[in-house]
Amino acid sequence: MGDENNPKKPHVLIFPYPAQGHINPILQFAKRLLSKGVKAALVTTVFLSNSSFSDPSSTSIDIHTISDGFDQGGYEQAGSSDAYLATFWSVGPNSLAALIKKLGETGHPVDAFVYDGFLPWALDVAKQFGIPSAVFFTQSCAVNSVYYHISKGLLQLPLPVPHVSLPGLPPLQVSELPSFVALYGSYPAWFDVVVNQFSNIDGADWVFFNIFYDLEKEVVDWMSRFWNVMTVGPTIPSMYLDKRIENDKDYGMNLLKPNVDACMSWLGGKPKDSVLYVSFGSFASLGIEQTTELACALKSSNVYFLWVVRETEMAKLPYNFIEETSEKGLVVAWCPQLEVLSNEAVGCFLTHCGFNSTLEALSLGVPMLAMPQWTDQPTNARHVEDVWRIGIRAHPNEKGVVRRETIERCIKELLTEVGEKGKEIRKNSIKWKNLAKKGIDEGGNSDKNIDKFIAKLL
Ligand SMILES: O=c1ccn([C@@H]2O[C@H](COP(=O)(O)OP(=O)(O)O[C@H]3O[C@H](CO)[C@@H](O)[C@H](O)[C@H]3O)[C@@H](O)[C@H]2O)c(=O)[nH]1
Repeated sequence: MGDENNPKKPHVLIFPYPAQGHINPILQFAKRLLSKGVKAALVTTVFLSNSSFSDPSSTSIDIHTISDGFDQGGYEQAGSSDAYLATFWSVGPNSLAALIKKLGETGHPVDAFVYDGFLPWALDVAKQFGIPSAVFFTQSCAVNSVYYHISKGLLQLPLPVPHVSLPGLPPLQVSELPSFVALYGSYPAWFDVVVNQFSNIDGADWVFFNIFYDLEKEVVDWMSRFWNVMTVGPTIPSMYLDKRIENDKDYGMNLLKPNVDACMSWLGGKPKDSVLYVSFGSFASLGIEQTTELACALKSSNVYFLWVVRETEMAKLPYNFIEETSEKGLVVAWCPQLEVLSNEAVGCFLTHCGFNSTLEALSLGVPMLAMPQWTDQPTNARHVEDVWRIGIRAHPNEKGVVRRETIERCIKELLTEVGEKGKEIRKNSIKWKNLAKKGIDEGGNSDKNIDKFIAKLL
């Protein structure tokens, strides 16, 4: 779909929730649209736009800003999730409306609006302007089905039974449900965010999921009975999948700066499938006891490991850990995760199962050792182990801590003494990698859905 057939490019305004795990997939979706001849523009907060785009010009995506009420310091300035969400929810709608109005008045009217499911008020704003809108979910269909059932009162909380069976999903034990549900009352502000995603969804013209159809087809089919559901993922830079968008290797925005040279030169020359990559994403925070158990497991397993420990978490490492393990391990504050996962030295990913990390590992064929922490991660981990069969879960004890022996056993199974189960997991990982590529490649289900969306705008 090129310019010559399409003199007036449709202008799509895209609005992710301002956090790494949301901006990455939605920005990547914007790049897909751009590659197909759409004028894609991103809305982010004043604070993030000043601090975080590695090179906005490299993406050719216009960046617009609105206020979340914390222009100087963003989330940190707010001090708590409750304070951040309350202020953003009260300041955001007017700020977004002012932006859409300004774009219209300056000759850049918005033809379609794509908003993050976390921000349902954005749909109400777009509707005031009569703009066709799509909601974009950055978490799995399964997890969102759970939240949908709660929003409709079809799942009572606290749960009266030890497991739930929902259409298109495997039976889920309480501990395999999203933490906001399993530990009802644990984070009320976030619980409201995830459940309220469905408050006005019937008004959305399209419902986008960052998956490919084969990944969750039963639940996609079930949800398609209510809404115009379109799978549009995995939204991972094209160079790691279909390679149809030139130089598309980076998400283009980092809240934290990756230590690229240190990671890549350390990985260089390590034997194939010899390195355990360890990361818990941008948000999760391990307790000191859990950090110690993990550190001891890494040390006694005697494997090569690359561990991302964010600056704010560093003090939890055991005394002298970095020095004592320097022959086998590298600890960095942030890494170029896609480059790391696609390096052939990496044989396993010890992950919190954030949905982006899960999709990235799946799309790059890297088996996962799942250590979910909270939110959607327990449900993702269940799928990794039992539905897609591309990893194993390291289960916590009754105190909620995964002991070093458990982690060591999983590392053996997946990396150092790969047995029958480990081999099966490797085989499945390659199968899913191929299916992910097929989904977004030319003519794949996600690719066709993106084309259908664009065709509606022309
Ligand atoms: O050193 C690192 C570590 C991570 N990443 C990237 O950061 C993103 C992390 O996303 P994700 O794995 O989803 O984790 P979170 O940042 O924790 O994401 C939040 O948002 C996700 C989407 O809603 C949820 O699935 C998670 O549970 C929630 O914690 C991924 O794209 C990674 O490639 C890096 O680039 N470098």
